[in-house]
Amino acid sequence: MKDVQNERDHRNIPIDKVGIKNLRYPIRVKDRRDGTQSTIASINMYVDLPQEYKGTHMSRFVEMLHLIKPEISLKKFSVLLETMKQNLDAASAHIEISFPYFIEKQAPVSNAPGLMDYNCRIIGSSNSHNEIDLVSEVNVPITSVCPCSKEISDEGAHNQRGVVQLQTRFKKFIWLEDMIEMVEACASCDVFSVLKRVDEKNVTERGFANPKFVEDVVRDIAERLMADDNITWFAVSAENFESIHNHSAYAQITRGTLPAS
Ligand SMILES: Nc1nc2c(ncn2[C@@H]2O[C@H](COP(=O)(O)OP(=O)(O)OP(=O)(O)O)[C@@H](O)[C@H]2O)c(=O)[nH]1
Repeated sequence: MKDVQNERDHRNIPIDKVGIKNLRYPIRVKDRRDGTQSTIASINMYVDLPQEYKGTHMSRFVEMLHLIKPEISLKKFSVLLETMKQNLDAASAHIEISFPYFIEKQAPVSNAPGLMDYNCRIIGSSNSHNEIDLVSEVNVPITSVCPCSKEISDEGAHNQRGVVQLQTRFKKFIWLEDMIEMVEACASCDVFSVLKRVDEKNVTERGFANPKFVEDVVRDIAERLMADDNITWFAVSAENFESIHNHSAYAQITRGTLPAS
């Protein structure tokens, strides 16, 4: 059978990233409480392609994924990246695995349990020097109460749901749960899936007692991360879906050392 992918390309243009995108796949992720949890990921896998080749071998990406029967641990990630480079004759490899991660969270007063879902992502790359770069990302919904509105209004203050995206590079493994809890501690109040009336009173008053701009949220998170020796790099953003505007308020801070490319 003719192998078109292996034919020579004459345009002399290497490709930076080629591969598969948005492959839905069941995975198991390390879970701080239960050991592992099953979820469904959307996976992107890319390699570079030298200028002389017409195409990459798309089927091999899925074959490799199937072989490691993915339990998404940092160790497996490194193995997969190296395997991608070997099997596809590539100098660099890149994987992004996005998935909803579920954490059981109890309501603050009634202790009613519920499952919160957090969109998470692990991004991994291996460059031509076989250096592995891993980034862990959590997207955490929060409540924010506006400090300005509280100060100037005779009654109430506008408040809204926002989302904090935190990406970290680190020296030793960090739990997604630890990143999520740290972000939640820096919000006006955190968000729950189950709230009874006693809880609703609690989160309303807690948020009102703890007003924050998006700037306050990203600064409070940055302060904690900058004091943490384990974190070598981070990017944190906060987006508030303003209840008094039809647009968002947004702030972002990036700090730390990027790995050499
Ligand atoms: N490179 C490339 N492949 C594509 C594209 N569209 C579809 N294909 C894939 O072509 C694949 C088959 O090619 P290969 O992966 O090289 O399959 P193969 O040659 O039988 O397998 P190997 O012997 O392992 O190389 C299928 O998985 C299709 O998904 C495209 O735009 N570019």
